[in-house]
Amino acid sequence: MGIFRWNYPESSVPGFWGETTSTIDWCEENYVVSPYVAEWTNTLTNIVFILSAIYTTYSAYKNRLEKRFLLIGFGYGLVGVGSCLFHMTLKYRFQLLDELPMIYAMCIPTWSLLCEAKEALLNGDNHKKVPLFEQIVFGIIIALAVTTASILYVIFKNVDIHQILFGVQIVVVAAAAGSLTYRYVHDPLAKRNLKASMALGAILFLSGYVSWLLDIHFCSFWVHIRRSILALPLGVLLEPHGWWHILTGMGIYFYIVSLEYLRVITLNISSDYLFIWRWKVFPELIRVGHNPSTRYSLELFGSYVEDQSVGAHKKRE
Ligand SMILES: CCCCCCCCCCCCCCCC(=O)N[C@@H](CO)[C@H](O)CCCCCCCCCCCCCCC
Repeated sequence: MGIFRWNYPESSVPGFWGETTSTIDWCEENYVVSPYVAEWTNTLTNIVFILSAIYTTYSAYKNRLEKRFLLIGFGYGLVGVGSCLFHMTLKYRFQLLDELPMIYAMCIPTWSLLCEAKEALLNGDNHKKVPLFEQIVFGIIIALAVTTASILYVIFKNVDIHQILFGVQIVVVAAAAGSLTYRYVHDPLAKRNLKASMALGAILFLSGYVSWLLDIHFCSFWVHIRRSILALPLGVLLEPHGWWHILTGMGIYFYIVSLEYLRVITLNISSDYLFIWRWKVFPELIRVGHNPSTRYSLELFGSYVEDQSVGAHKKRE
């Protein structure tokens, strides 16, 4: 064995954090890279959630979007921190810090889209907001449902309760956003961009979910390949749960940008914003007048915009 390739340890390695108390111990072998990190790859790949949470929160603040998008970013970031601590320590308390913020953070887009759907269904294109009282009632109903689910989850320690609820939330948000886009977005370019961003977000998320399932159901196969062929450090790249973090983190980013753009359209303030694709592939909402620091196109894989002063194209439209 050289300094660039070494075998996995023959037997399990005791770690700094002691006994595993989490109800899930993922496929990644524990403490094989560092005595201070139980699952090396599953811990480090949470950087995708943390960085995209920081960036979406910064963008929402810079674009002066509604506070709900700041809350989404904070919730998303908390999930990333919780997941990091969960995989680093495999302690139950940090597993809850990973899983509970997931369903709480998902409440924000769920609530926002329910209010938007009511606004759009009732008021069509005249964009009258749902009365504050009704917004509060929607919020209380969602909060009660999720709080009840959380209590049941902690009492019965059945991780299916959490995973099914999270899955339902993701499907409801994706379906509501898709339906609102189909029925209430009329500008052809805006519709194409929203469809592309949501479709890519769904593909990335579903690919991550397949990776999550592969980690759980084919673990012995991954362990065999890592130990008999890859060894360390290459073996850290074959961690399907780590790829779930990377793919899902990107998919959630694409969806957050889509929800922001959908919101400014339903609020009838989309003329102040521009939906761009940095390097033709990364969607972002920016304010007209802001100068992106990178090359960008106005459509997925579209041609680069030469005149970098944002809004120049708006004036030509
Ligand atoms: C859509 C906009 C959302 C904006 C708000 C973001 C809220 C945070 C969402 C964070 C999701 C990523 C989870 C990160 C932490 C993590 O990976 N935790 C795992 C442990 O490491 C935990 O085990 C994850 C459980 C997740 C269970 C997923 C099963 C449900 C999948 C539903 C499949 C339907 C796909 C529909 C596609 C549109």
